[in-house]
Amino acid sequence: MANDTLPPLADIRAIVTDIEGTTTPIDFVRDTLFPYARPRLGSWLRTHADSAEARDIITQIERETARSHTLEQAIAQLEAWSDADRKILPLKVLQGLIWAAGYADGSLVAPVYADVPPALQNWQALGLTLAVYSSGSVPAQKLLFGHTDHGDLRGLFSHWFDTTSGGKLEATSYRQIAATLALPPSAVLFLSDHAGEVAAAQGAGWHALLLTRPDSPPPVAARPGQVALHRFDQIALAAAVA
Ligand SMILES: CSCCC(=O)C(=O)COP(=O)(O)O
Ligand SMILES: [Mg+2]
Repeated sequence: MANDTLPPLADIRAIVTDIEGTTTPIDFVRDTLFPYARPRLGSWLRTHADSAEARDIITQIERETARSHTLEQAIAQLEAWSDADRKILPLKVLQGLIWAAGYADGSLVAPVYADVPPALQNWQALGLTLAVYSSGSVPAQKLLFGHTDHGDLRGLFSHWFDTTSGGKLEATSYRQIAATLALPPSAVLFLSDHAGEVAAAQGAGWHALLLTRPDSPPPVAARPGQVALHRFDQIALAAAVA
């Protein structure tokens, strides 16, 4: 246990974690995952143009932009969203489909901070429900946690949420996730590197902590009423959960 542990949190029955900047360095997402997908967005969509996945992606683009798109217009839109690092569903779905090949052939391996696996294992042993809530699509989340530098960590999580549950800056998303977990909001703890996401979770009645990883650029400032920490082993729970 770290000697800079936070005051214990009581009655927590589920812990929901963000990925980028929280379990996994921002650098990996920005400098490895996104550049891997970016030059393949067009070729994937052209090659799979007749597939249900491609049609769904174009439908989602049209829903987001409220106008119809040719295949090439859809590709240009996805490339623009990628360049702007937009956390937008059709882009996230396509990135996940592209990363699958990179994880399968070993060119992608996801780093997870060393404090994360032991903390998750400890919380799972205590009987807590563990879940992921990320802007990355659920298939992309499972690929990432299935191919980490600590092995396959998917078995630690029982629930996976992406922006089909709503945006991460909206309190309603957290209310919906708590309902899916069949827990009162006050029994759920959210971990994120984004102060706006922490505020949204708090707005839904969740506990929430701000991860300020020392290697995350730029440094994140906690808002009033937010508690910041550097590592998962600083989190203490008041009582074991049955
Ligand atoms: C899980 S796939 C890689 C991460 C990603 O695409 C992303 O947008 C991460 O956003 P987060 O909500 O985890 O900060
Ligand atoms: Mg994040």
